[in-house]
Amino acid sequence: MDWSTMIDTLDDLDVEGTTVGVRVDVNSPIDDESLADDARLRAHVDTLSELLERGGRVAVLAHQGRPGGNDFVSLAPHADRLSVLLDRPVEYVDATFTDAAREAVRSLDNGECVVLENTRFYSEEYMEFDPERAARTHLVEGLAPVLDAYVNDAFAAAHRSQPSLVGFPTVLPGYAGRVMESELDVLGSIEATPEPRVYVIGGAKVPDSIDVAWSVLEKGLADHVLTAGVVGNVFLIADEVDLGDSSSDFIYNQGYWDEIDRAQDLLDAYGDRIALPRDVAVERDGDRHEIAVNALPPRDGEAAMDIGHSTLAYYERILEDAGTVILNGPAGVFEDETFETGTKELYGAATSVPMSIVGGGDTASALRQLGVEGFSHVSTGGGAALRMLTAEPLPAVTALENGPRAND
Ligand SMILES: Nc1ncnc2c1ncn2[C@@H]1O[C@H](COP(=O)(O)OP(=O)(O)OP(=O)(O)O)[C@@H](O)[C@H]1O
Ligand SMILES: O=C(O)[C@H](O)COP(=O)(O)O
Repeated sequence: MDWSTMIDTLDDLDVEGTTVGVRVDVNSPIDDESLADDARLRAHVDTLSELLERGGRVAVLAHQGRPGGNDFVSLAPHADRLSVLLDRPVEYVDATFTDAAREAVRSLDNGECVVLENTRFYSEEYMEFDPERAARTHLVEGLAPVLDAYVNDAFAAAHRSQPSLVGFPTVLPGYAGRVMESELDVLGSIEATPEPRVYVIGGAKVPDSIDVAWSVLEKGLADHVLTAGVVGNVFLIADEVDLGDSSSDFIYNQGYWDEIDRAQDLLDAYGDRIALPRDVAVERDGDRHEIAVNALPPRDGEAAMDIGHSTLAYYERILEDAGTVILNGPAGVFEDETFETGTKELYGAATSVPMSIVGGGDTASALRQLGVEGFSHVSTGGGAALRMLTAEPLPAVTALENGPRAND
């Protein structure tokens, strides 16, 4: 898809004196009501600084957490942090679409910024609507009248069809922010990336990973799918390898037992393009111990916590010939130094592929911790990136495409 002809960007926006609602994704880990990590805020600094330096009046819209969660908190700490990152005062207003919110937005001067309250404090924002209906929600009807334009920079939330993402661009001229633009540039043209194309699916979100594998194999996007992490363990069990009780119980307790059947179906349909671990690492006598798959099961109480070196050599050989590699989810329990090897080495090898794309915010922060750098693109999105990597449309992007444009 050449999205650039269908969506306007900040280059098309006459910013000076314009009041812009900017949807960002600053959904962050929270520790005792404070921000535990500001990576997602830093990602939006370019977009926000540009708008402010060009004389825009900026109202920031964002969600934080989900109702009921410990991270479902106000955006006050986000506003404080943005003020430091943008090096200018950023006012926080504890309202999103009431008179108080409208008044705060109306009184902005050129180059001034306000952060409105967590959009999900308002119940309709946690529902999925089609864009026309989303445009008739209280949030959009209440706030849109004081905005001249809408910028969506929240790529990481673009797979949600929620009012702040699809409602505003239905009634206001919509623009992609700089984060959205760079994500669409890379992930929106996945079909145009060099082949052979290798997908590495690791981590613990087994149903999502199997969905991705189905989709990319069915569409012919993937020449190889390399499995690792809990996903690799599920595929090994589907291939009738006895991983022992500890790993099986873990998969069962996560509610992923049915995924074994899906993995089996996938192996039946596309087995020639799916690579399975050849060895796994367990903890034995306090150390890392690697066991070849044909020597399994492990001893009682031992669980497969990482891929081993024989698997790494096998996967690295496939990566040597790859044109593009797309990775999501760690290869093992990287949080434990004993089991970080698989993730560190596999992701490290992937940086030598001409086009290397990492999907998933948590994976990205794990890699930063492990000191693995040098990818062509590290996406800010988890679920949104996965959806795009299967060449599926994102509702918030479609809403920008279909909504009014300033020159219509
Ligand atoms: N063999 C394994 N056994 C148990 N847990 C594992 C294993 N391999 C990986 N994990 C765990 O998987 C978790 C990460 O998986 P997940 O799918 O959530 O990846 P993620 O990087 O958070 O994805 P995203 O960035 O898309 O949110 C880590 O906490 C890691 O310890
Ligand atoms: O963290 C994310 O993936 C995005 O902010 C979307 O959050 P959600 O999964 O709660 O909609």
